[in-house]
Amino acid sequence: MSTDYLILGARLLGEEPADLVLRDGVIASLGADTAHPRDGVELVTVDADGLLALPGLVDLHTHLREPGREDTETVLTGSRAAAAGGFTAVHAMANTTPVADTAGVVEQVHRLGIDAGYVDVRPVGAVSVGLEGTRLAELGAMASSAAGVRVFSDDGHCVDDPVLMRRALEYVKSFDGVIAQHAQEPRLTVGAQMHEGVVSAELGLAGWPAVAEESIIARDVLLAEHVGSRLHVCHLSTAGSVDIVRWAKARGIDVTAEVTPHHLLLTDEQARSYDPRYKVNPPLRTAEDVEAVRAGLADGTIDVVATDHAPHADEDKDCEWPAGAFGMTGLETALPVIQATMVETGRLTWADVARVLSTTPARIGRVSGQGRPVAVGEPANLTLIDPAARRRVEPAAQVTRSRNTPFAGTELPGRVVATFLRGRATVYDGAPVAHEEVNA
Ligand SMILES: NC(=O)N[C@@H](CC(=O)O)C(=O)O
Repeated sequence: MSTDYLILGARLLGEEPADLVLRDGVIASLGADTAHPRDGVELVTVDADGLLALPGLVDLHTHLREPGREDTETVLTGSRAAAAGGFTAVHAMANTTPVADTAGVVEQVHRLGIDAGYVDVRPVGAVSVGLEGTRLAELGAMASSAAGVRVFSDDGHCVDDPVLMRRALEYVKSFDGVIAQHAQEPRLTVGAQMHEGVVSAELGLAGWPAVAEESIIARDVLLAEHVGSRLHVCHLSTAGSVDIVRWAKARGIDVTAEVTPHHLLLTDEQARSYDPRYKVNPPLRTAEDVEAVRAGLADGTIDVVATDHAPHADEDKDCEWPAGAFGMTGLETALPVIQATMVETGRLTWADVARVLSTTPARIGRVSGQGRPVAVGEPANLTLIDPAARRRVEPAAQVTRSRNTPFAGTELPGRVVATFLRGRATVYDGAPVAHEEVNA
């Protein structure tokens, strides 16, 4: 039996509270209650008093680990964690085993996403075969496959060869694709463990200098200008990177950039704990960098927030810092961290949050039916959040299969109460809906 939802009194962006009816996958009405039961259709009423309705969030940068590391996350567990965080679409990064560098692998991930049913899973295709940075992967075949790939990235590795980067930028133009670069000059970061600065010197850990990121971004915006293509900068993390992207945009270069929630909140001071939960690529930077990325997100230089959700096994985090894996989970804490760092500081409105976490990432990834306003006739992809709630992050209570959140024990604002994908609840009463119901 199918279900219609009548959502009573939700706050909409910049408008008075209203009632919403979700029916046949779309927002059927908005305003006063106009729902009437239909034969053979269950009508569920949701009391949304005090809740805010946001368009379903879209993540440009998620590691789902399937195929290859299903012990840390699968397409099913990761997309369920995404729904719990308010997402209705995620881009699954290509650094799986095997690498997503063929039409076969991206089609497999796409199919697993449909079978999971919690969010639209958009596979990212690798730029180079095996992420090795030497030969272009079959970008055209991935673009024209059933997965319809539009975002290509060697994330985890930098496309450091300028000739390969140029070719990739040129090639994806024919199908409106984008190259999402992990900006890390490899020779400047050999053995790097954390941000290069005062703290790394004091701790005796090899440093990852800001210039290793900035020099690649500077080169790439010039390459993108030269070939007239679209470039996206993954997880930008330094003040200098913000300046370069600002300069490139002023020059008219077609570049977009993302920042992660952790780079908006945490600094390299966290490494003093020697706890590898704070070990991430790019590394946590200085307080000045945090201020610069917040300012860059507020003034539109940085276009989107992306989670870089990077689940890892306990044994790769419960160890000495140098042996620890790079990466942190983020799907379930992204919205709370943005509320804390950007909304409660007065730097972004909720309408801005909808832009940086839904509308713009959907546009960059060319994800149809996502990132649309909460309006009549639009696909019913939305999330209801309680901004007044406050919760302490408990790794064991999270939906993701991995425990490597850097926010364990931290109190953060906001709570996702319900998420809807094309009018079907994927999260209800604050908990994911059972898999059998979601993909029934
Ligand atoms: N962001 C991370 O620290 N880790 C990523 C890949 C990467 O970008 O190194 C991962 O896949 O674990």
